[in-house]
Amino acid sequence: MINYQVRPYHQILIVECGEPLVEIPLELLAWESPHPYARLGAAYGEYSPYFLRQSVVNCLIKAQNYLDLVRPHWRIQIFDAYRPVAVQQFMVDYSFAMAVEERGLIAAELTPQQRQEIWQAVYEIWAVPSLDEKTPPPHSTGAAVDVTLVDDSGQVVNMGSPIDEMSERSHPDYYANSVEPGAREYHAHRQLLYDVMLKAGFQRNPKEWWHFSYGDQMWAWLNKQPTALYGRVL
Ligand SMILES: C[C@@H](N)C(=O)N[C@H](C)C(=O)O
Ligand SMILES: [Zn+2]
Repeated sequence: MINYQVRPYHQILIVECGEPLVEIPLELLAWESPHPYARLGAAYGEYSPYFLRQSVVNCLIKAQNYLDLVRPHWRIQIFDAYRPVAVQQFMVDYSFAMAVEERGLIAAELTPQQRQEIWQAVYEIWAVPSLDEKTPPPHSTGAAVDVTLVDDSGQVVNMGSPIDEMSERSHPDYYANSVEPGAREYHAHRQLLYDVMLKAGFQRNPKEWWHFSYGDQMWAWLNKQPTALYGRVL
C-alpha cells in the first residue's frame, strides 16, 4: 500500500502570518476564460480561483515586470491560483476518472493493483486534498499559482506539454537534454518562466514546470527556511 501523505515539505512548521487573500490584478496579466476547473464544474464558494495572498500577488507583479524587461508585451498567464480543499478533492477525483477512461478501463471493475497504479499516477501530480492543518494542499493556502506564458501576439507559448498532464513531460527539465524536435525551444520557454518567477521570489515544484509558490511549506522546504508563512485559508 502506498502512503500518499508522505511529502518531504510536510515536515515544515507553518506559522500562519494572517495575510488576507486578495484578488489578482488580472489587467496586468493574462488568464484563461472560462477558468479550466470552473468549466468542469468545480465550485469555488466565496472566493474565485483568481485570489492569492497579498505578498504572493506582489511577487507575481514583480515577475511580470521582469518579463517585461526581457520580452516586451509578453504576459504571465494564470491557469489556476487559490483552490479550496473541496476543489482539490474535485480535481483529484476528476483526474482519477480521466485516467481510468484513458486506460480503457471501468472504475467499478478495477483490480486493487489497477486502482493503486492509477491513484499513484494521480498523486504524482496532485497534492492530497488533506484537511489536516499541518498538511494543507499548496493551492489551498493561497500561496501557489499555476502559470504559463503568452507571447506578444497573444498566443500561448509552447512549453512542450500541457499544464496538468500526468506524464514525465511535466518535469521541468524533461526537454533539457532531449533531441526531440522543438525540445530546445520548449526548454528555453520553461527556463524563461522559471527565471522571472525565481527572481521575483517564487520556488518551482520540482515535478511541474507550471507550479510556483511563495511562502507555503513547499517554498520553505525548497528555500531551506525553517517555517512556512501560510496555512490553509478555509
Ligand atoms: C496538478 C497541478 N495543477 C497542481 O496544482 N499540482 C500541485 C502539486 C497541487 O495539487 O498542489
Ligand atoms: Zn499548482
